Amino acid sequence: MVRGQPAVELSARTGDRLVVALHGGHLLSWQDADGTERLYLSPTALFDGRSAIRGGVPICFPQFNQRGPLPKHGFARNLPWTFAGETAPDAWTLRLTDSDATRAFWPERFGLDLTLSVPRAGVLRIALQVANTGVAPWSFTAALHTYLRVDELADARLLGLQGAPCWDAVRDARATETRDAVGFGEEFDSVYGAPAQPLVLRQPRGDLHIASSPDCPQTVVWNPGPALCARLADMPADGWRHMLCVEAAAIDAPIELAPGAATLLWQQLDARPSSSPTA
Ligand SMILES: O=P(O)(O)OC[C@H]1O[C@H](O)[C@H](O)[C@@H](O)[C@@H]1O
Repeated sequence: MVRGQPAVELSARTGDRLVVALHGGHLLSWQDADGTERLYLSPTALFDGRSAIRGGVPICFPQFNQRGPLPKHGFARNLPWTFAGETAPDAWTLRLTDSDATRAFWPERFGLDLTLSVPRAGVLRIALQVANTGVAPWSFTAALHTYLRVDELADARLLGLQGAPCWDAVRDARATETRDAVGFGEEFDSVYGAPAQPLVLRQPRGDLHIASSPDCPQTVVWNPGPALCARLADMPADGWRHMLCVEAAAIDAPIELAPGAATLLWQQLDARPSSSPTA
């Protein structure tokens, strides 16, 4: 249990440890072998079995944000998932299938398999298989809404977005990213065309390489900044300084699945120690 909610703790042979809540199939924590936490979880997140948990890796499905008639970011993050156990060495699967609760929002038959795996020490793969188990085609948008932990946002940079098309949601402006290293401070909410190369979150303590699947053609980068953070009841006032969401997303063009078809959305996080010994 974590804060009164059912959760499972997963220990990989590498020494990496994961904690995942059944509510939302929500990864809450990833600690590598030396105990470094890689994900941000708000200390004031709601654990009431209904609300989305602020932090970790919310699963946005079958709708991203308010781009459709469903509740914001869909319903998958608000419902209980089941734990299917260790489905391969150092890989564990959680499952959500359609039910009366999902059909109250959305009529479709579906199966979601979220597989969390640790292929190497300090590497986490988050893979969401989306399957159409019904008899009619349907389409969806989705995101793996990862909250990365940062020690101090002012010292963090996101590398690899230069040249990517971008929609800045705060200013409602479209542009091409010109910076080779993006820094943060005020509210930041942008949908990028995902570059072919992994992004790099650079901090004094080291780099985190962030790769995503071809079926996630967008990357959303979000930080509420101080003003919006102050209005978020489930985040402390300084929470924005310790997180950055880098989200593997399929949102600009909904993915259509034929009956019996499935697709795999994934994000891989690869922690590397600082290359600068003095940093
Ligand atoms: O507060 P939430 O519903 O979890 O959404 C948090 C954020 O998710 C995404 O990053 C969106 O791009 C943001 O516009 C949104 O504010």
